[in-house]
Amino acid sequence: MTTVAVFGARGRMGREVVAAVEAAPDLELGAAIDAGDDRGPVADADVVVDFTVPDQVMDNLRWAIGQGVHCVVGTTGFTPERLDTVRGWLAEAPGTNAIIASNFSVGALLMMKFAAEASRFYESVEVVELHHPDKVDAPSGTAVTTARKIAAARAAAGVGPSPDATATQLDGARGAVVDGVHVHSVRQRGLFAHQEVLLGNPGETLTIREDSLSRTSYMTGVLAAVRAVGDRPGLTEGIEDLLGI
Ligand SMILES: NC(=O)C1=CN([C@@H]2O[C@H](COP(=O)(O)OP(=O)(O)OC[C@H]3O[C@@H](n4cnc5c(N)ncnc54)[C@H](OP(=O)(O)O)[C@@H]3O)[C@@H](O)[C@H]2O)C=CC1
Ligand SMILES: O=C(O)C1=N[C@H](C(=O)O)C[C@H](O)C1
Repeated sequence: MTTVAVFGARGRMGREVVAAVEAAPDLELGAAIDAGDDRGPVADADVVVDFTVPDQVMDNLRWAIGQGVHCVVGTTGFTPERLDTVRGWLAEAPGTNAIIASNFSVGALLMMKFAAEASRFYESVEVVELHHPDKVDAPSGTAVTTARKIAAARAAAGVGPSPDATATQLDGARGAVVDGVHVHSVRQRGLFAHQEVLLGNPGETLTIREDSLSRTSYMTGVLAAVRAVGDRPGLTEGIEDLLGI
């Protein structure tokens, strides 16, 4: 039996994770911690899952790794610098591991893979992410990861930047730019989590779209990471390998 703790347990994702852990026959819930709670009980868990906020997750991770608790992290905001910091903490705690993924849904992982692959064949590519208006970060972690994967695929294939003659603009009109890829964020009541990757060549376009319709879409991936994290030394970025994607 693996004992699992949850940081962010009263949040939208945390509640879903608590329910998924309680329903899994091989997992038991050790602690359900939210803002302001004593995180001490987490030290007795085998794995802690963090779905909190970008400005709190690093402190939770530093503490949990120091306690020798494996970490599965879905919270967004991980820059390359933050990932390096986590690698450093893990190096000082041999035998303690972490998996960090900006998205745990099968559809989103496939969308990112297909988008990166397709982007080698198109002059133009831009990312549009659409989320519920209660989301505190923009662009989404998934959109940032997608843009980075697209940029890496295009660089490896020798594809140049997307053409863009914009000479004057209102601030923000062309979105954020992540590794040279434009990323646009929509926040709208009624939506949950959606993303389109728009690709274009002379005379043709391709749109790759993924829709997460409920937070249950992430639970297969989260539980797979919980079960695997103890056997994956150091830091694992993304869960594609775990799901065979
Ligand atoms: N990787 C993935 O597949 C997915 C990632 N996410 C990401 O997960 C994160 C959480 O999203 P969501 O659940 O919607 O957000 P919520 O705001 O609903 O939940 C976050 C929870 O964390 C609590 N919290 C804040 N600080 C701490 C702390 N130091 N320790 C413990 N708990 C804390 C908050 O409490 P309070 O409100 O009182 O501050 C809140 O209850 C976001 O970064 C989101 O982008 C979301 C979906 C899927
Ligand atoms: O905040 C959310 O809801 C989501 N956050 C993640 C992100 O920023 O990519 C994953 C998904 O898009 C839902």
